[in-house]
Amino acid sequence: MKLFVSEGNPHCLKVLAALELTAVKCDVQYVNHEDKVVQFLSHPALPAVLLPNGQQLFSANAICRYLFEVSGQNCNDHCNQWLEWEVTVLQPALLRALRTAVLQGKGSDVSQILQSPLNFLDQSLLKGSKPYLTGEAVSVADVVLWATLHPILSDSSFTIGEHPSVKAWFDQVAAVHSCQSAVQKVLQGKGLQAMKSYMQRQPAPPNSQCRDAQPCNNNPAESEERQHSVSEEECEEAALTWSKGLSSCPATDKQHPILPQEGKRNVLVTSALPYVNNVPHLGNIIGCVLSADVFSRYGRLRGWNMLFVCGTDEYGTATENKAREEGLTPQQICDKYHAVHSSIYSWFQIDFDFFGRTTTEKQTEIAQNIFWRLHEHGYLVEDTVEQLRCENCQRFLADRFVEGTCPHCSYPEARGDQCDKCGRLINAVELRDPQCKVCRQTPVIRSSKHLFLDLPKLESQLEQWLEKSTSTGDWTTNAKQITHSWIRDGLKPRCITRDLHWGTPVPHPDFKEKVFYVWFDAPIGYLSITANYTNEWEKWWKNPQQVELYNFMAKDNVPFHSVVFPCSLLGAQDNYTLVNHLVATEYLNYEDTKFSKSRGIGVFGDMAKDTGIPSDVWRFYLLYVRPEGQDSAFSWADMAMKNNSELLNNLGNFINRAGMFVTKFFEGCVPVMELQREDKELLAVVGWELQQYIQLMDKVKIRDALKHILNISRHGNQYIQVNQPWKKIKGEESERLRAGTVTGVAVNIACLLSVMLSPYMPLVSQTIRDQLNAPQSCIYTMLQGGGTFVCSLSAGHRIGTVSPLFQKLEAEQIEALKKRFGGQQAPLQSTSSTPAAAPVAAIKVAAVEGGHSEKAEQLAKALAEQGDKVRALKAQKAEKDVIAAEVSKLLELKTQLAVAEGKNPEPTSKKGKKK
Ligand SMILES: Nc1ncnc2c1ncn2[C@@H]1O[C@H](COP(=O)(O)OP(=O)(O)OP(=O)(O)O)[C@@H](O)[C@H]1O
Ligand SMILES: N[C@@H](CCS)C(=O)O
Repeated sequence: MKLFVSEGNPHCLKVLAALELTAVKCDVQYVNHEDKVVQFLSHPALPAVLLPNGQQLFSANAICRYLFEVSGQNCNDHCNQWLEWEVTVLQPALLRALRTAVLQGKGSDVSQILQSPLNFLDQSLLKGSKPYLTGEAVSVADVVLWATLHPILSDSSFTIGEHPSVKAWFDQVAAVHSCQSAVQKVLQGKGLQAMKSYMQRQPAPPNSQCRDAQPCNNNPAESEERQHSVSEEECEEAALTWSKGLSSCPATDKQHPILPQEGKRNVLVTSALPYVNNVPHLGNIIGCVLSADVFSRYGRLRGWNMLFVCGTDEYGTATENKAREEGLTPQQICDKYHAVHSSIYSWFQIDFDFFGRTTTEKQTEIAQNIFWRLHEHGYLVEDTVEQLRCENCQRFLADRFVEGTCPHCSYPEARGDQCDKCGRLINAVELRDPQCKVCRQTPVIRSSKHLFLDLPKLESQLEQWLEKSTSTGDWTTNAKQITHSWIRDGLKPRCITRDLHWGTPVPHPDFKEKVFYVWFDAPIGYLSITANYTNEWEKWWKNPQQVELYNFMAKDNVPFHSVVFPCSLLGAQDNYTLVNHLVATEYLNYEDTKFSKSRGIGVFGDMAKDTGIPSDVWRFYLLYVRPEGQDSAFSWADMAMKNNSELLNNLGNFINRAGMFVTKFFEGCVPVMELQREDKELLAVVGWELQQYIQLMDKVKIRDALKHILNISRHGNQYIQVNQPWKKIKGEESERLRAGTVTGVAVNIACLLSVMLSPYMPLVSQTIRDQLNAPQSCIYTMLQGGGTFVCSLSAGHRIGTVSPLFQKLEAEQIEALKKRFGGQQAPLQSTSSTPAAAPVAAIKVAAVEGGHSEKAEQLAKALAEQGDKVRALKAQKAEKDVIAAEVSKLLELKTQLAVAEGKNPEPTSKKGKKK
C-alpha cells in the first residue's frame, strides 16, 4: 500500500495522523501539489492511496476510515455522522476561513466564518459528556475533525470566541503523539504559512458552502474574495475555453428500444416500483421516481446510453385488501391505480423509458425461471412456519396487515413486517397484542409449510460481490450501513412463499396453493418490465460486463436490493446484472410529522396539480429538500420562501434581466463582448461551479448539485449589480461597449443555467432556451468532460421573446393550501387506522377547516363513492365487520358534509359506529 501526500496540504494532516495512530503498514511518498497521482481524475487529488488490489482512494476521509477499518476499528453510525458533518459543514467553512486568513491576511473574519460550526460542535460535545466525539477513545471522527480545525485552533493569533468543550477536546486529541508527528510532517513548523502555496492553487470557494447557518448573499466581501482568489492562469484558461464556442451536436433523439451499445457507457436506471394500492405521496415521489428521473435526464445530457424503467408493484395483500375495500377485483384495482400512478408521474414529468407493471406473463415466466434455478442449485429450503390467521376475515394475514406492540422497543403501533419507530424488521408472530388491521380482531397462530431462500448458504458469494460493488460503485452511506448491519447480524433463511391468491404462482407441485412473497417478486419486476419493453431485455439484465445498474429507492427498501434480491440472482447463476450503485434517500417528512398513505397525512401526487403550482416548482422544491444524508421535511412556508427567494429573486430575476437587457438595449441581438479581467474571473468562477455540479451529479448528489446552479445565478446577479449595464448603456462609447460585454456574458450564463437546470426543471429549462433561441448543441457541449462553459450565444445571435419564468407564492395562498392539505394531521392518526382511510382523512382535513363550497363538493363526491362501496360490499355479502367499518366511514362523511354545508350534523347512529 502506498500513500501519496504533499507538504502544506491541510487534507494530508488527518491522513498522516490516522496512519500513524492505526500503525497500518504503508509507504508514504511526498509529491508536489500538482502531481496527478490518480490518472483518471481531471484534477490532481491529494492525499491519495494506492491499495494492494490496485484500486485508489482519493478522499482524505475515505482514506482515514479505511485505515481505521483495516486496523479493526470500524466506523459506527455516530462516527459516520461526524464525518459527514465535517465534509459538508466544517470543512467548507474552514477552507473559507483559511483563504481569508492565508491569502488575504484577514484573520479577523475567521471568527465570524467559524462561529456557527464551532458552536454546534461545542454544544454536541457538552451534551455527549464523553471525552471524545464518539466515546471514551479516539476514533476516526476525532482525528478528522481535529486535523481540519488544527490550522486555526492551534494558532493563538486568532480570536474565535469561547468554546470550552471544543477546547478541552481539541487539546486532548492534539496531545496524541501521532497527531503531533503529523503536524510536524505537513506544516514543518511553519504554521499557516506552510499552506500558502497549496491554498493559492485551489479554486475559489463556492458560496454553496455557506449553509443555512451562514446564509449566502451577494455581499461585497465575498466578491472581493473572489477577485483575490482566482489566479491569472485560471482566468486565461476560462477565457480560452469560452472562446472555443459550441461543438457540433450528435443526434440526441431516443431510438426505442434502447439497448446497450459497444463503446458507450450503458446505464440502466430503476426506481423502486411503487405499490399500486394507493396514490403516491411526495415522500414516495422524491424517494424513488423523481430522483431516478433527474439522474436519467442528466445521464442522457452527458451522452450516456440510458434506460430508465419502472412500473407499479401490483401483487400482494395490499392489493387484495384494497380490492375488498373498493368492491373491485384485484385486477381492476391494479388497472385503476396503475392509470392513477401513470398520470401523476406524467404530471411530474417523470421521463420513464418504460413504465410497466408486475402482473404480466413475463413476470410469471422470469420469476418462475429464477425460482427453478435457485431450486436446482440447492438454494431453497423447506420449513414450517407459524403465521397469523384472522379467523374473522378467514385468511392468513400478511405482515403489513397486522399491527401490535414492537417486541424490541414496545412501540404500540408496530407493523407486522417492520417497526416504524426502531426500524427493526419483525416477524409478525413476535408482535405483542397483535390485531388484524382490517377488523381489529386478535388473530391466531397457524402452521403452514413454506419455501425459504437459503441466505446463509449464499452469504460468502454475497459478501464478495458486495465488497466489489460498494468499493467501486456509488452506494449512499445509508445503503452501505444498512447492508453492513444486515450482514453483521447474520443472514437467516428468508421465506419466499405466501398463502395468498393474488401473486405470481409458485410452480412447485407441493406448493401449488401458494404465491411468491411480494419482496421476492417485486425486484424481478425490473426484469419483467424491461422484457415487456423489449424482447432483447437480457442485453441489459444478463450483461454485467457492459451495463452499470443504478437502483433508486428510500432507505427502507435497501436490504431487499442489497441482500435479498442479489442473493436470488447470485443463486440463480445466470450472469445477471447486479446493482453497481445503490442510491437510497432518507425520509421526507410532512411539516413535522410522517407522510403516510394509510393515514392520509401529507400532500399526495394527485393533489399537487390542484394547487396551481407548476410541476417544475414542485420538482425544484422536492429536490431542494431531497433527504440526502438525513431526513428532511416538506414545509409549505419553506416552499413559498424558496420559490420567492431562490427561483423568483435569484434565478428568475437574473435570467430575465439578462434577456431583457439584450432585448431593450441591443434590439434583441447579443452584443459584442470584449472580455476584461473581471469578466474572465467570472467565467472562471462559473466554470468552477459547473465542474462542482458535474462532480456531484456524477456521484448522484442531486440536492447538493442544485445549490451550484443557484450559486451561478447569484454570481450573475452580483455581476450585473456591480457593472450596472442599464447606466453604462447611456454613457460614452467605451461604457456602451462595457454594457454590451456584461450583457453578453450574462445572457450566456443564463443559457448555461438552462442546461444545468434541465434535469431538475425540464419545462423551465426548455422555456429559457426558447426565449434565448439557444442552439440545441449547447446542452451537449457544456456537460462534456468535467464541464466546459463556452460562449454559446455569440455576438449577433438573435434571441426570442423574454418573459418572467416564475410567479410569487403569496402568503395567503400558501396559508390556504396548508390548511387544505393537512394542518390538522395529529387527530387523523388516531381516528383513521384502517388502510382505507387515506381519501377520507384528507377530506376530513378540508372539512375541519371550515365550510366553503369546494370542500362541500369534495365531500359530496366522496360520500357518493363511499355509498357505492358500501352497496357493493353488501351485494358481495362481505364480512360483517368490513361492511361495518365502511358504513362508519360513510356516516362520518355525512357528518362532515353537514358541517361543511353549515348544517347541524345528525347524530351518528350507534349501529354504524367504528369499533
Ligand atoms: N416519507 C418518505 N420519504 C421518502 N420515501 C418514502 C417515504 N415514505 C415512503 N417512502 C418510499 O416509498 C415506498 C412506498 O411507501 P409505502 O407505500 O409503504 O408508503 P407509506 O407512506 O410508508 O405507506 P403506509 O403509511 O401505508 O405504510 C416505501 O417503501 C419507501 O421506499
Ligand atoms: N413496492 C415496494 C418497492 C418494490 S421494488 C415499495 O414501494 O416499497
